[in-house]
Order: sequence, then structure tokens, then C-alpha cells
Amino acid sequence: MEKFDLIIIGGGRASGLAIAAAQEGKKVALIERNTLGGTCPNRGCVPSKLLIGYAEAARRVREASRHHIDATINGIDRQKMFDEVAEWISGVDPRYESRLPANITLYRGTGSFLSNNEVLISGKDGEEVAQITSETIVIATGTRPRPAPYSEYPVWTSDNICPLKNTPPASLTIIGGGFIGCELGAFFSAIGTETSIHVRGKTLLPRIDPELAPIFQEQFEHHTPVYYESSLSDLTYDGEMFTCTFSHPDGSNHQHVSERILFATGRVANSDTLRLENTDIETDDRGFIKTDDHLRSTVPGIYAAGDIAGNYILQHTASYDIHYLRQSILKGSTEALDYGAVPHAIFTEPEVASVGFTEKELQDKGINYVSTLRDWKSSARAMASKLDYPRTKLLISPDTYAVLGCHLIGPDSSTLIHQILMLMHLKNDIRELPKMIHIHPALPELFLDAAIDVIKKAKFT
Ligand SMILES: Cc1cc2nc3c(=O)[nH]c(=O)nc-3n(C[C@H](O)[C@H](O)[C@H](O)COP(=O)(O)OP(=O)(O)OC[C@H]3O[C@@H](n4cnc5c(N)ncnc54)[C@H](O)[C@@H]3O)c2cc1C
Ligand SMILES: NC(=O)c1ccc[n+]([C@@H]2O[C@H](COP(=O)([O-])OP(=O)(O)OC[C@H]3O[C@@H](n4cnc5c(N)ncnc54)[C@H](O)[C@@H]3O)[C@@H](O)[C@H]2O)c1
Repeated sequence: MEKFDLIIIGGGRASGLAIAAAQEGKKVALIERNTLGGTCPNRGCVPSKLLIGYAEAARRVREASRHHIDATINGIDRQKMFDEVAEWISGVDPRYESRLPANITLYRGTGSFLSNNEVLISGKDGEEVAQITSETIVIATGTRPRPAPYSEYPVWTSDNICPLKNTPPASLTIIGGGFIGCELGAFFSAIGTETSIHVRGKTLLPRIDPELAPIFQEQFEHHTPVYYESSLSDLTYDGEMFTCTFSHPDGSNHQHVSERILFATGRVANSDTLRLENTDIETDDRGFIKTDDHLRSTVPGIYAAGDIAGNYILQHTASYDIHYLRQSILKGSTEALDYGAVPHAIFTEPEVASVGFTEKELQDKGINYVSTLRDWKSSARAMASKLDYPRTKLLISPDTYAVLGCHLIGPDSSTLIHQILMLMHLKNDIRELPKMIHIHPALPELFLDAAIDVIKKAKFT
């Protein structure tokens, strides 16, 4: 059995760790069963955001009338959009492979454990490719969409919609109103696909701040109809069109016909193919690998990083895990993992971004806070957009003036949030913000108004 210094199972974000280890002269095995690069560049963040670029261009034309400009869209070449992004995706695997140094052995196949330190690699038909061993193994196998029901039909999930080899549909039904349902829903409706979203509950984006949720829903529904408390109870497919039957809490049903259906109902851990029963590695009740604050699994020498460690399902936290392992495995750092303030954004129309606690989380945890909810009218640049809905919600500690959470809804929220993120990261005291000279009248000025208001509230608490 060939022995390696480091075995990595899963060539998503962890391919960076493989390269770093190889550059330090380690003998590395990297096992990937699909395309190198993993979810983010092949079927996740990057393709979805490239698609959203087309949506934004279409919306700018449609909404030009807000600025008294009479503009019309004369045509949308949806196929060209799919083809361009598909072309980009087709280069991902070769690009990643070309970056691998010679002392990485790349195994194309599924990795599974024979014992705590022995890994079997199996090919597409289950044939044995190799058996290898190492005292250091990193599991970075990510997640996949929750299995869609009615898989006998050509239903879409966020995994099989890419690499966008299909014809873009004229109509689409989306089940699930989380990150993926909302982002892809916003894209398809903007490019003229008749799109609807169906959710079981009463809200979109379950973790959104309760004061921003109604604003988001109202704005989102301007372009995409959302059916709440709608549970899919039946699905038929006649070879061309899907007919969905949805049932509602009052016992009524409604039917919806579309050319395509997309299930976006969450993601599950890719731990079931690892044959963990041959090891002492433990998982939580959702199948994510249990790790401590050093990303160590329950077996010495075996680590889990990225989505499979179950802390977040975000590219930037997966990358952070990999950076952490570079320091700990390769450089011997003993510091515990500390994510600090983890931001996220949802690249929809409207765009939202968050960092830190929501108000509900603060209440549930019994943390003392003061909050402000401000519109963006104090910023001339924001006013120029002629949008009424953008808001900043800021939550701070009245004792230390530390920012506990910030939630934004409005154009460029994903960019703007970095100002608060930086503050939280460096010297978390909101009183620092008004001391800084801001460019007038740039968008970040909108934080001045919110900061001054919340500082005043904290003083009088
Ligand atoms: C549609 C969509 C949009 C997204 N948008 C964003 C976004 O805008 N921002 C953001 O932060 N995050 C986003 N995400 C989440 C982000 O893509 C993931 O958090 C990130 O890619 C996780 O990286 P990872 O390396 O942990 O896992 P992955 O990238 O999933 O890599 C795991 C790899 O392991 C392989 N693998 C699995 N099991 C085995 C096995 N047994 N043997 C060998 N190989 C195996 C898989 O094939 C895969 O290549 C999005 C996800 C989706 C689906
Ligand atoms: N911009 C970003 O950062 C970004 C974008 C896309 C995805 N992601 C990551 O990927 C993860 C997965 O995205 P997602 O949208 O699949 O999951 P999600 O958890 O965001 O949303 C899934 C939604 O589906 C609903 N649902 C579950 N089962 C259902 C069923 N049977 N019928 C109807 N609805 C059902 C859930 O209540 C939830 O609202 C996200 O949690 C996020 O971490 C991030």
C-alpha cells in the first residue's frame, strides 16, 4: 500500500491545501470523484453569479423608466448566456489540474476508508483504483443537494443544472425559497423565463432579519411570484411539461405547469460514500463530520474542512478552513480556529448582506443590545438610485459599543457590508466609524447616519 505524507479526499477548496503541501515538498494524494474545483466554480457560486450578471443587465433596462428613460429590451439570447457560462465551466477542471505540482498524485475516483488510516479509491464502476495510506488525512468532500423526489423525471437541482448544457426553459417552477431558490429565481425571471417559487413556510430566506424580511419579500415579488405555505404533493411529466400539485394548510390544492422544475431544498453532507463505519470518525445527526476547534475529527490525524465540517455552507468559510489547515498541518500552528464575524450575502434583486447576530438570535441568547433601522436617504448616491426600500439595521452592545450584527438590504449590500466587517475585525467599537472621514457623497456614508443614531441610543440606555 503506497504511503503518503498527506491524503486529501475532495478536490474543492482543499485542492489549495494539496498544492501548498506539495510546494513544501510533501508527498500528497488528492482524490476527486468529479471535477476539480468542487462546487463553487463548477456548479455553485461562480456560475450562479455569472448568470446574475445577465439578470442585472436586463433589470437595468427594464427599470430605466425610474429615471425617465424610455428603454425596451428587444431580445434576450438566453441560450447564449447558458453557452457562455458553460464554456467558462468547461475550463475549470483543466485549469485546476494544470496548477497541481508534480509531487501530487491525483486520483480520479471515490475515496472511502478501509480503516482509520487506509483509503480505497474506486473508479466509476466501483472497480478498485488504488489503496493508499497516510497518518494525515483531510476530508473535504462538501455537500450535495438534498435528493430531489421524483428523480425518475428530468428534474433540476443546483448540481445537475450545471454545466448548463440544457436549453434555457420558457417556464420554471422552483421548490424552496432559500439562497439558491431566490438567487436562481431572480436570474430566470430577469431573463424572461416565467418563474415562480413555492415555499412550505411563510417567508423566504429563513435566516433573514425579521425587520428586513417583509421588505425583501415585497421587492422580490415585484419580479417573481412566490407561493407561500405550498407543499408539493404530486408531480407528473408528459415528456414536455411538468404539472405540480401543491397543497395548502387549509386543505386546498393548486396546480402549476412549467417546462422545468428546480428543487432547491437545502444540501446534505457527502459523508455517506466515505465508509466511515470502518473508522472511529464520528458524524453529527445530519451526517456532518464532528470536529473540534482545530478541525480535528474524532480520530487523531484526520481533519475535516469546508462544508463537510458542517459549520457553514459558504465558499469563504471553506477557504478559511483550508487556510487554517495550511497553518496548522504545514506550519505547526496550534492556535484554535476562530471564524470571528462571518458575513454572507444573497445576490438577488434586492441584494441582502449580513454579518453577526440577527435581533432574534440576540433575544434568544439573552444578549443586551440596542438597534437602529435606517433608510439610505442620508446618502445622495443612494438617493440617486430612486429606490425607497434600502435599509441598514445595526445592532450594538450598549456596554462596549461593539457591533453585534449588521444587516443590509439594497444595491451593493454585499460590498458595503465589508466596511462593518472591517470595523468588527479591527477594533470593534462603532464610535470609531464617525471619526473616519468618508468620501462625500459615496454610498458608505449611509453607515454614518445609522452609527450616530445607535450610539445616541446606547448612551441613553
Ligand atoms: C448554486 C450554489 C451557489 C452558491 N453560491 C455561493 C456564494 O455565492 N457564496 C458562497 O460563499 N458560497 C456559495 N455556495 C456554497 C459553496 O459553493 C460551498 O460552500 C463551497 O464550494 C464548499 O467547498 P468545499 O471544498 O467544502 O466542498 P465542495 O466544493 O463541494 O468540494 C467537495 C469535493 O469533494 C468531492 N467528493 C465528494 N465525495 C467524495 C469522495 N468520497 N471521494 C472523492 N471526492 C469526493 C466532490 O466531487 C467535490 O468536488 C453556493 C453553492 C451552490 C450549490
Ligand atoms: N450567496 C450565497 O452565499 C449562497 C448562494 C447559494 C447557496 N449558498 C449556500 O448553499 C446552501 C444551500 O442552499 P439552498 O437554497 O439549497 O438551501 P437553504 O437552506 O438556503 O434553503 C432551502 C429551503 O428549502 C426549504 N425546504 C426544505 N425542504 C423542502 C421541501 N421538501 N419542500 C419545500 N421546501 C423545502 C427550506 O425550508 C429552506 O427554506 C445555503 O444554505 C448556503 O449556505 C450560499
